Amino acid sequence: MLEQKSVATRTRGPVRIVGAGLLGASLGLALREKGVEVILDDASPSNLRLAVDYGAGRLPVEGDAPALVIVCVPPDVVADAVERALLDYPDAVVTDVASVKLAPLRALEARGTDLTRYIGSHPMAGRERGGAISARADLFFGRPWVICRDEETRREDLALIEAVALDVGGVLIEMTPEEHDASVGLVSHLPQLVSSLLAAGLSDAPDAAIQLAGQGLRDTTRLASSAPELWLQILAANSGPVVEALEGMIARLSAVTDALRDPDAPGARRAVADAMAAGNSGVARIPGKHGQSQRFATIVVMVDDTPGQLGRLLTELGEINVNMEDLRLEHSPGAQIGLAEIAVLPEVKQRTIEDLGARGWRIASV
Ligand SMILES: NC(=O)c1ccc[n+]([C@@H]2O[C@H](COP(=O)([O-])OP(=O)(O)OC[C@H]3O[C@@H](n4cnc5c(N)ncnc54)[C@H](O)[C@@H]3O)[C@@H](O)[C@H]2O)c1
Ligand SMILES: O=C(O)C(=O)C[C@]1(C(=O)O)C=C[C@@H](O)C=C1
Repeated sequence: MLEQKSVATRTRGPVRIVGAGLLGASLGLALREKGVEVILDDASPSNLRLAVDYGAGRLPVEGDAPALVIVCVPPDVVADAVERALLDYPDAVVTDVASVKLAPLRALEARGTDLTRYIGSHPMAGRERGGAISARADLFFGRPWVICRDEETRREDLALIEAVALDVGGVLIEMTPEEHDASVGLVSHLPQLVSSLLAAGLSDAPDAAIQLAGQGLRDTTRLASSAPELWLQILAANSGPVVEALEGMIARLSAVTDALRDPDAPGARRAVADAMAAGNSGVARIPGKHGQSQRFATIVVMVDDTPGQLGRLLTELGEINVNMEDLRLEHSPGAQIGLAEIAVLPEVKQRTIEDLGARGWRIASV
């Protein structure tokens, strides 16, 4: 296992998590690892039992007195769950992790709820699959965690939420709900839509085209597997910023489409090159290595498509005393070679490449 520097747990429990799906169960797992007492709740008894079975926390009991309630339910029902938690636990601080921040806040304000103990937040960490079955304790590691405090927020209440975010490996960022929603419209909600719409064009594409799919298509369509039900709620609750982001996208698409209608027209090639170059500058601004975990280094090893080769690679990693943190396999139908993308701690990367090379393994890329 990865050796972790022992940092004292900051979170003061018990922590009650409402909504034991992907986010709730991931938080539960991460906090349990830190020794925090976690109480889970969910509208679905079956989802709740599943998250308990995975070790994300325990069932609620009469007399529970959480210090913090974290609401991890779909956006449409966030205001209800926050209001319930504020009423049920008058001594607890309440936060939520919804992907939109202004709509739940406005809904709560419209009800006249006293929001002194409520502080909205949003970890920028997730997956395209929901439910406790997809939960991961390391989901939040190295990811931004936005906190929307206001002038009424008490320092000690804020500290409770910051402690959780830091204990699970998050990076704290303060924003107003408006700044948050405008930002995620551009960096999260637009990418989701673009990925979905790109993949939608594959539904009735010829099989001959689909079987040629390479890594480029896989990289750009991962998000297209996301749950429509959840995203419908997110997009509708942030429609203003999303429409603005879509309009920018439509303008860029139109400029390239027009240029490619007649690529030899004066200025046409330049229009396409400018659009691609703008993409280069945009992607260079994304913090961390694009699409990769900031925690691990990756090495891509070529594996012959014969029985036992992958097993041999894993055994030999053990023999050279390298702990593999993650593994992704890529295999094209008909090809004689598979690619094993292994994640290792950055400090052992160079030694791993050298030792594997000495044992005859071919490294495809690093
Ligand atoms: N999926 C992501 O990548 C991601 C990332 C960051 C934040 N979020 C936000 O986290 C929240 C949860 O998303 P998720 O991906 O974990 O969804 P999920 O579908 O995996 O889990 C949601 C859980 O909430 C439960 N639930 C629904 N209504 C409830 C209610 N009224 N009371 C109690 N439980 C209820 C469901 O039974 C389910 O178990 C959403 O607000 C979402 O915007 C999601
Ligand atoms: O990586 C993914 O699969 C996500 O969906 C994560 C992602 C994102 O856009 O980064 C999606 C929505 C959440 O509100 C936060 C995080």
